[in-house]
Amino acid sequence: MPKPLQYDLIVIGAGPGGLAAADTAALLGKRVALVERNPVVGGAAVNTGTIPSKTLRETALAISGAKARAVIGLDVSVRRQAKIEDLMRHERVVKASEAHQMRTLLDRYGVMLHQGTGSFVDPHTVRVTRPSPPGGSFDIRADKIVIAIGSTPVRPAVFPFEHARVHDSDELLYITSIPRSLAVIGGGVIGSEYACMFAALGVRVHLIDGRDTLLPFLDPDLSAALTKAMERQGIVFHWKEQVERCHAPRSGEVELQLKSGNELAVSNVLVCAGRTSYADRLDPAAAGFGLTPRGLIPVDEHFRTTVPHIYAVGDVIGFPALASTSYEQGRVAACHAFGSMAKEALAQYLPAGIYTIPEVSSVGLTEPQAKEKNIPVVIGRADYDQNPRGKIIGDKTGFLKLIFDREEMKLLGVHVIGEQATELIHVGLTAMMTGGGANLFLSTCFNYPTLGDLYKLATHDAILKRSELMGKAQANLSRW
Ligand SMILES: Cc1cc2nc3c(=O)[nH]c(=O)nc-3n(C[C@H](O)[C@H](O)[C@H](O)COP(=O)(O)OP(=O)(O)OC[C@H]3O[C@@H](n4cnc5c(N)ncnc54)[C@H](O)[C@@H]3O)c2cc1C
Ligand SMILES: NC(=O)c1ccc[n+]([C@@H]2O[C@H](COP(=O)([O-])OP(=O)(O)OC[C@H]3O[C@@H](n4cnc5c(N)ncnc54)[C@H](O)[C@@H]3O)[C@@H](O)[C@H]2O)c1
Repeated sequence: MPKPLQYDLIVIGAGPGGLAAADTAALLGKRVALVERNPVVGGAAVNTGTIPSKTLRETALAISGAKARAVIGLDVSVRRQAKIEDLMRHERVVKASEAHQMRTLLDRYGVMLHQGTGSFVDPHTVRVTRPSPPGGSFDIRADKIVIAIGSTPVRPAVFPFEHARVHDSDELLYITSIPRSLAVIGGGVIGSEYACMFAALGVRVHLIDGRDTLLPFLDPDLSAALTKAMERQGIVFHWKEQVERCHAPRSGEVELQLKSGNELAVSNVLVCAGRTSYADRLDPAAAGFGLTPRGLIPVDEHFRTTVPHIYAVGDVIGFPALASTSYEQGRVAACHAFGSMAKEALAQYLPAGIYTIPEVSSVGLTEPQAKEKNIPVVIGRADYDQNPRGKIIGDKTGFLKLIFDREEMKLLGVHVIGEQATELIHVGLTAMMTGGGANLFLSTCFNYPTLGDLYKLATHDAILKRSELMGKAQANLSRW
């Protein structure tokens, strides 16, 4: 084998975590190699997960005519005539454009992309096995290494994934017709998002989950409102259920036998039962670090593994396993590896954005979490239909819920359900990042009419509730 090429940094995996680490190190003037087994960069975020699912959601909303129905009360949906190509066209365009843009940036930053599967030879050497043809392998070496190999869908043994109408979330992107009916297994984030998207297309959707609550990490008001909204869309929930048998004949309906004894017959099955990482395939023992029992890579607050020059970021280290946080982790790891203070830590508050219909977003403490911590709080709530912009867009169910600490009126949590929730959250997130609260919202002039103005309305609500809770005089005297 020829002498290995030497770099300052090798990154394995070109998803959000790996791209951010590579770009950041290159901006710091380092020689960077990025190893990616796929012919395109972007990882699950661009090619199979985040961007495809969000693009499909937007297309489904357009096809369903949901916005027009809310505003003019007329059904202008084209869903009955919609074909699979109509659903997929925009998704193909958006993801190709994103992958191209990321690839162009790598070239601009001078990152050397090696296509192939990376694995450790020793703590400083990575073997790149090229896809065949032409096949073969070569070694590269670096002072520092970042692992960002991501995750893939869990495939419970009960489901025959070789069947053309039994899918995981990767295969879903290659369906050849819009399902007549769909059983979604797993009501986590992926399952809930896809259940909403297909329901919007007019597909009869069953959502089956082993738990008894939708997205139990959300503030209960949001989880309950989302459950109701999904039921209104026609989604049928099957809680505390599991699929015991899945019979998928070549033609005809797929039959599911549930733990309760209930049976379901549907045209398609989508399994969204979590994700897993294959870090063992990197040969971690050759690098000198171990894995958790779940196959994840343990890291410290700088995203360093137990081998100090090797870092790991993104899904391969587990929670929160988001594109948003993976990007940030990649930046922090690269800065730490090369002693840059540009980004020393992950932000204190990490938002969650869930692209169900309606959208949900959340940051900071939920009401039960504040109670658990014995923090006296006051809640401010403003409904979209109390706000002129909310009325204009016809969102009758959305709301913003703010959680303030009762004494100082500092903002502790923000929870939104409704159109643009994942954008609206950023006002509250920024307030929390700067330690702001009620005063900030009272003194800010928001555009009119906007959903942003809901922050002021919810703050007024909190102030009124606080007066009721504390007694008017005391509330006016205390400072916030
Ligand atoms: C359907 C779906 C929807 C999602 N929606 C959202 C969302 O709305 N918002 C959000 O923030 N997150 C979302 N996520 C999560 C997000 O996609 C992931 O958290 C994110 O992509 C993880 O980034 P990563 O860099 O860790 O890994 P990945 O994006 O998985 O990238 C890993 C890369 O490493 C490559 N690779 C693996 N092994 C090797 C190897 N040995 N050698 C070389 N290359 C290798 C892979 O080919 C891949 O390109 C969603 C995920 C899914 C599946
Ligand atoms: N908008 C977003 O931020 C977003 C969107 C999609 C995915 N993601 C990320 O992708 C990852 C994976 O998402 P996911 O939804 O696949 O996993 P998840 O772990 O969030 O949810 C899996 C769900 O499936 C259920 N389940 C598991 N096995 C089951 C079975 N055999 N029968 C019935 N129910 C079963 C679980 O109870 C759980 O509710 C998450 O880490 C998430 O953060 C994020």
